[in-house]
This record gives sequence, C-alpha cells and structure tokens, in this order.
Amino acid sequence: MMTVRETRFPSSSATATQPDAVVRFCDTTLRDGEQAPGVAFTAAEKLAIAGALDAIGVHQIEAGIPAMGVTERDVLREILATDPKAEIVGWCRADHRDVEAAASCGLVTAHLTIPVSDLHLKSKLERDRAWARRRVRDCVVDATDRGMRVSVGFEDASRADDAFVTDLAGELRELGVTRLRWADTVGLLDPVSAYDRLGRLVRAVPGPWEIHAHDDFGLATANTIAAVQAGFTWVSTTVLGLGERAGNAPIEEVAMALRHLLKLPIDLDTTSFRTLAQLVSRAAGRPLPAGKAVVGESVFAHESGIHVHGILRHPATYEPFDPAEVGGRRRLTVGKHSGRASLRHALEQCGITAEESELEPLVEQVRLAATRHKRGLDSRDFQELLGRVEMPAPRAGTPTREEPV
Ligand SMILES: CC(=O)SCCNC(=O)CCNC(=O)[C@H](O)C(C)(C)COP(=O)(O)OP(=O)(O)OC[C@H]1O[C@@H](n2cnc3c(N)ncnc32)[C@H](O)[C@@H]1OP(=O)(O)O
Ligand SMILES: O=C(O)CCC(=O)C(=O)O
Repeated sequence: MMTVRETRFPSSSATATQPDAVVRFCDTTLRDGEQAPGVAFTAAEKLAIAGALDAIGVHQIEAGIPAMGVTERDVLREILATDPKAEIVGWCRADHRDVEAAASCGLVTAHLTIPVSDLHLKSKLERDRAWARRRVRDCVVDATDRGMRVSVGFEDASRADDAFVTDLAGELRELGVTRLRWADTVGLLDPVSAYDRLGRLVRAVPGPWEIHAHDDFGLATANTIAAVQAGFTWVSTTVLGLGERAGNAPIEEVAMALRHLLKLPIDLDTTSFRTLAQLVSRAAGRPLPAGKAVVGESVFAHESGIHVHGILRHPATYEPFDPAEVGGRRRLTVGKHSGRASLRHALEQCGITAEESELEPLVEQVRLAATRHKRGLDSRDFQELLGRVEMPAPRAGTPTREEPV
C-alpha cells in the first residue's frame, strides 16, 4: 500500500445549494438493468442484488415485472419475504392483467407505465392520446382500489408534447399517484433542455418527479443531474448503468455527482459501491471496465509523473474525492509516463534511497521497459529493472515491497 500523507479532501458540504434536499433513488438494476440484451439473473442473483441495494440504503428497488410469469413473481415474493427497508416495486404496463399480477405477489407498490409520445402511441400501439389518458387512469384506479401505492411512468416523454404530459400529470396527481416518472426512453435529452423543460414541468405540476434517463448519447448521468437541478427529487438508476441498449444512469455516478458537484446530502452507504459493482458485473456476465467512472479498478490509479508528484503532496490535486468513499483504493503505478518523484517514491517503498543523479537514467529505463511490455511495471518488473541498473542496496532491516508499486 502506498503511503501518501493523510490530507483532507475539500469539504463536500461547504457550498450546498439546497442543504436540506435529499434526493431519493429508485434503483432499477433488477428491471431495466436486466433488460440489457443477454442479461438474465438467477433468482439467487436477484436476491443478492436486492439485498445489496437494500443494505446501501436505496429507497426503492424496482425488482421485476410481475407480468413476465410465475418464476418472476416467485422471485418478487422471495425478495419481499426478506423484509427489506427499501420499498419493493413491480413494473407494470397500463394493463389490468399486470396490476392483477403485481397484486398477486403481495406487492404494495406498483409502477404503471404509459407511452406518451405520438410515435409510441400511434406506431407501436395504434392508439391515441385519449386512449392513453383513459387507460392509465383506469389502471391507477384499479391498483389504488386494491390498496396499492401507485407511481406512473411516462414512456418516451422526451419526444412527447409537453402540454399533454403536463395535463395528464396534473390529472394523475389528483387521482393519488404518489410519484411521476419522466422517461427519456431513447436517451435523446441534453442537459440544457432537460433543465429548461423539466423545470417548467415541476413548476406546473408540483410534487415528486423522477427522472429515468438512458445513455444512448452518453448523457444519462448529466441529464439526471440536470433534472435534479430543475427540481426533480427522485432518480432512476442502475448499478454500472446496466440497461436497455447503452443503459441507464449509473447509481454510482449519479450519487457521487450529486454529493460532490451539487453538494447535496446523499444518504446511501457509498462505501459499498465497488463491491456492489463487482456483484452486478459478475451476475450480468459483463466485465467491469477498468476506467468505469467511480468504481473501475483504474480510476484511482496514477502513473503520470506530474500527477504522482501532485498526489504525493495532496491527493485532491488529482482525485475528485477520497477513494475510500466508494470502497476504492488509491494506487501509484510505475510506467511509461513516470517521472522522478514517482520513482523516488517507488524506490523508497523498496527501502532504497536513490541519489538524484540516479533517477534520470532510471526514468529512461522504465519508459523503455513499459513500452516493451506495453503496460505498467509490476513490482517484479521493477525489481528486475533495479537489478540491471546500478542502484544502492536496500537499507538493512527495511522490507522490500512485494505489492505493485
Ligand atoms: C421502455 C421499457 O423498458 S418498457 C419495459 C419493457 N420490458 C420488457 O418488455 C421486458 C418484459 N416483457 C415481457 O416479458 C413481455 O413483453 C410481456 C410479458 C410484458 C408481454 O408479453 P406478450 O403478451 O407476449 O406481448 P409482446 O411482448 O409481444 O408485446 C407487448 C404487448 O404489450 C402492449 N404494451 C406495451 N406497452 C404497454 C403499456 N405501457 N401499457 C399497456 N400495454 C402495453 C403492446 O401493445 C403488446 O400488446 P399486444 O400483444 O396486445 O399487442
Ligand atoms: O417506467 C417507465 O415508465 C419507464 C420505462 C422505461 O424503462 C423507459 O421508458 O426507458
């Protein structure tokens, strides 16, 4: 383990814009996440993921689709039987059969979805806005009559007529719908328009709104943050952004951006983010990319000379927050872009105090070796290199580092 002086990261609450606002998370890894092509969680994996999401303090877990059949409903019952703190939600179409299926699992909360763009209504369902209004209202009444709490999602809202969505939202609030979800189903939103459009919507129809963003243009996190800035108080997320096509807004990115960029309090145990990401990555059969924001293996690894020089003086120079906040680990690596400060530090870790004049040739040797290997040097490579260049012997009694430098 490297030894960087303990230094404090700049406070994350110093410039809070809305100090009392707690943004709530509806995590849909087990619904939209599992809709990612080729992903199929087993019951055991669904239970493990639900347990992990509950343990970190997610407010709502969208745990599956009751209409999918008996196996899905059994898993939903099993998740409910674990008595989680999080509210467990079943995703439903605006269809009485789906409401019945949700109720039959013992779910007390149902999320009903209705497409709202003319494209979806006409081309997909061969229906119109009047049908959508009638159908969703009927299903809301059906679910509430069964004693269920109901939220409603507007599918393809980003391509819908805002006036229609606003009117429908007002009617649904009056029917007792607890929350409205605005879905950017195909990821067509940009943050500036999101802020503008969603701000107008919240002002017209106050109350809890949730943003459900997709990442087709790589903007899911940015759009989610913009929605919160516009007044939305719930966010739809999935672990690692797993989901349809390019996926959803990753929980780990949204939470850390809200905490550190918007300075909002986040009441999730973010220290488990890395283990949660590893769990979902394994269950989904999708490797966790080294550079994945917040939870990738490399996002707190530093090789470049200027960066390591800075990090050794104050980690905040090249880290946005303390890696421990997300269960991550800082690593200083030696490679093609290392400089003298980095190698001086690596040598110190091996118990060697080098003369300044010895560092420059070592830098050159490290560059050549890293280029030859086409990767950073691990501790064995580094030791080998030291054996080949003339360096002072390690200080007596100082253990030689075994772990990567
Ligand atoms: C944007 C989203 O992520 S939406 C969520 C999408 N998720 C999934 O589709 C995953 C799970 N889906 C399934 O297992 C199946 O599609 C089921 C069980 C929901 C339905 O299966 P099937 O009855 O075989 O229907 P199929 O998948 O062929 O077509 C979808 C049907 O839902 C209807 N439908 C689609 N959206 C809605 C809606 N929001 N409200 C009401 N009906 C809808 C379509 O009109 C079509 O009905 P039809 O068969 O009467 O024409
Ligand atoms: O719940 C909803 O309405 C959103 C459905 C969805 O996953 C989407 O539109 O991307």
